[in-house]
Amino acid sequence: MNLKIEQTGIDGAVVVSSTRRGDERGSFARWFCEDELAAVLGGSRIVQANNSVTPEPGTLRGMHFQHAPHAEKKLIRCIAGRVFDVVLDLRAGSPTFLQWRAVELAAGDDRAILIPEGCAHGFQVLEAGASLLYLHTAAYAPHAEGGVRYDDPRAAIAWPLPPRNLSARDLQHPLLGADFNGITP
Ligand SMILES: Cc1cn([C@H]2C[C@H](O)[C@@H](COP(=O)(O)OP(=O)(O)O[C@H]3O[C@H](C)C(=O)[C@H](O)[C@H]3O)O2)c(=O)[nH]c1=O
Repeated sequence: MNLKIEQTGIDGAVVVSSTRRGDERGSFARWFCEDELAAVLGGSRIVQANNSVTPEPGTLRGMHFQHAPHAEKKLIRCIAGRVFDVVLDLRAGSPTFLQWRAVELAAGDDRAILIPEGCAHGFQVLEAGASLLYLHTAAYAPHAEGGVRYDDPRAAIAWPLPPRNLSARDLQHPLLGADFNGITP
């Protein structure tokens, strides 16, 4: 196996670590394998790949998700810089509903986080010049996009740096009402 899967404590959210093999020319690592990840992909297939570049430390993107029937898994990897990457469980009835987990992803660490459907994703830049590679199992559907505000008290995400440079859209996500009991992906 080239890919190792570690649980995060949120069902379906896992860290995928690659084995990097070196030789006199340099090194090689596998970053994705449909067969090796079949247990966590559950038949979902990658249909889009995206990249975001975020130069300044403290900058925060998120928390984003897509509503059904456009719910998606995302496999996210940091290919430059270092980020604090967060998965937030929004699934109705989930034992970890409204819980979040964070992993640090950095260029060269050969790790990625898999965000399952029904969970929101966001990150904060820890080192200048962050670049992320996203593999998506559903096409971009702007009309189906949902968001949770980075400072929503019901999520209470502990961002390591003072958040800055948020997009107008990310600043305007509605707070989760007391009656919010989750989404069905
Ligand atoms: C996702 C997407 C976006 N766009 C356009 C829409 C905006 O004009 C611009 C940036 O989009 P947005 O502000 O939604 O992107 P981010 O806030 O960086 O969101 C990204 O980072 C957060 C943390 C995520 O989890 C999202 O999946 C990921 O897309 O690209 C497209 O044209 N195609 C696309 O597939």
